[in-house]
Amino acid sequence: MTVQAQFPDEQSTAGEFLRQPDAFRRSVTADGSSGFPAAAGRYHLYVSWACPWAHRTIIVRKLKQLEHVIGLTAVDPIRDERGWAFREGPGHSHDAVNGFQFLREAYTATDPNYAGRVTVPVLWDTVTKQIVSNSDDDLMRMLNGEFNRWTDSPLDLYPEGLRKDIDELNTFIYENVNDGVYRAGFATSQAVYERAARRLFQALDQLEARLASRRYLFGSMFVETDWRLFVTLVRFDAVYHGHFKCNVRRIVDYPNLFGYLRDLYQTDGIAETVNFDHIKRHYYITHDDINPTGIVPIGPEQDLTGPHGRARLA
Ligand SMILES: N[C@@H](CCC(=O)N[C@@H](CS)C(=O)NCC(=O)O)C(=O)O
Repeated sequence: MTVQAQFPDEQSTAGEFLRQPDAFRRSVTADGSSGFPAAAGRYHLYVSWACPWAHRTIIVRKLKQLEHVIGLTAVDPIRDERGWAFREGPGHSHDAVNGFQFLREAYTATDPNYAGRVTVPVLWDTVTKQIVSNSDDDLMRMLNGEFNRWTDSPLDLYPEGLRKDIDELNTFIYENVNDGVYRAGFATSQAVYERAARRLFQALDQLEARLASRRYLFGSMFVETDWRLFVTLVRFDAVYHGHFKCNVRRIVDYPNLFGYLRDLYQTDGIAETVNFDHIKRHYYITHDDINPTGIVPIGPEQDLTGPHGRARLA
């Protein structure tokens, strides 16, 4: 029996999901040496509130107080075979910058031969009229470090002394958790699914232990790694547990991870970046190979605003 994969071009013969590399990886720099100088009002983010990778860039833009410097437009969470689309609706809108109907138009404007999957997030340059980058990893760093002239925020999510350790933990979390839920959810064989799901929960168990004695992953202050983990944790019980069959445990069953999730969620400005309506409708309706009926579950009941008890950890 052949099982149809959600993204057939990114499926190994063994049934593993192998994510495509990012297509555009140019950089905005404070000194302009890259050809894309940092500036206020020049760059625009195209995002989906549903997407964890896009969510990371939304969070850095928020934490670094760059909302007046870098514009943002969100796509419709429901994606059909034409890809991400700009339409009016709750939490999403038409594209006031370029008048694109589909995000694909930004990709073909940048590379007329673009043949890969069209993904969010995208940073668009309104001067040269092309995509600078669609790599959320790179975009997090750019927003953190290159626009400091336009913000009063002293926050540094990638501090010099921790970079090596941050890179290392980012890789562990990406492979086992961020992409781990997708590897479980998009697997098309029992063995591949089981391997991915087991790895995921082993990693969550390790992170649970790490967070027993530290408020954040690296101690008393959060860094980019915390927000990279957050975007998966906040979606976990609502979509990955059911839709992606990551159901050994829920995040609410982990005392430290759940307190940590609440703590991050209650950080100034963050709750308004979490849109459960978009998150749930996107996954359950768009991945029609996994959920052919498109029915969106009504649960879970989840209170992220309750006490987190984490301030006692230095
Ligand atoms: N660029 C991201 C991946 C971004 C990504 O895969 N976004 C998804 C949404 S969560 C997407 O846009 N998918 C479009 C599609 O599958 O057609 C990375 O660094 O891994």
